[in-house]
Amino acid sequence: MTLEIVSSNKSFGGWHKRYRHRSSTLNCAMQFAVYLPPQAEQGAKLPVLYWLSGLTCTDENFMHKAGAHRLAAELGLVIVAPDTSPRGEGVPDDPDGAWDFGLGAGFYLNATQEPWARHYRMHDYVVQELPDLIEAHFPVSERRGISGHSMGGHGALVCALRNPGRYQSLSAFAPISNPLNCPWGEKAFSRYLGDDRARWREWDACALLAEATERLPILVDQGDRDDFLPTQLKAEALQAAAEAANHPLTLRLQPGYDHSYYFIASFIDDHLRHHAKALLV
Ligand SMILES: N[C@@H](CCC(=O)N[C@@H](CSC=O)C(=O)NCC(=O)O)C(=O)O
Repeated sequence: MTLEIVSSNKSFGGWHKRYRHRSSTLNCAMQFAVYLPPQAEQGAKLPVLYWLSGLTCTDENFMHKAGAHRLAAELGLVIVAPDTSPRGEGVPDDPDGAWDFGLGAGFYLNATQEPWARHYRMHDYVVQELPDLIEAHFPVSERRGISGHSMGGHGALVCALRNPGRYQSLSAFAPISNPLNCPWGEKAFSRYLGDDRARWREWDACALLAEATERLPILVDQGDRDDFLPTQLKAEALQAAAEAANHPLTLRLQPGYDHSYYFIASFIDDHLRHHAKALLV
């Protein structure tokens, strides 16, 4: 597993680096970003927070806009941000070029339908291949947290709920809470997974909560002026599913905030501290 460095910038005493590598899971070249806090140069094995971005994003959005480096440097947290889909020559895209499906919209699941199944396996990439790579090449421990925004917020919930024991902390910003029952989810799941809605439940956070065997506390922030809230995000479905399953969820409705990275930047410190509390023990 070789890594090719793409760029390197010093930030808050640590380093923001981007790498390219060949993914055997996704059958294409991928890029990811890593923030290495100053403690990474002092011989310590540090915990890792995996950040999953939303529709239309790459590895760059979070690193550029979330303002996470300052506190990650203070806490000694490594942050890894993968791309949001497979990319490159031969990777199929939405036939109409829509932004909510295909490139930039992998939904962090393993597609079963053609022509998507060969490349669109973002779940296995995020949960297994990428951590294997990170743990082989960087001074990190096996303590992992996961978070994300919108499509990526849902991705974080699903990765943790499907893989008990794999993560020690979990949070999300404005997740697409119940893709079984919203237009973005219905479009993506019908194409990636086929028409049998019973199979969709394996990739829906609300459905997975009902069967969860682990009680990892979840922190969720959601802006109440988020235009996507009533139709796509449906935070109330997540709240209801958590209550029904008696799962520990702190859902904070933040007055006046929208869906943008201004919202994420406003509350990222709370999320980093939530993860650090569980990871730095
Ligand atoms: N079509 C618009 C909107 C796309 C958008 O809002 N993307 C969000 C994630 S939405 C759910 O997954 C996002 O994070 N955008 C990137 C950013 O840096 O804000 C568009 O193309 O902009």
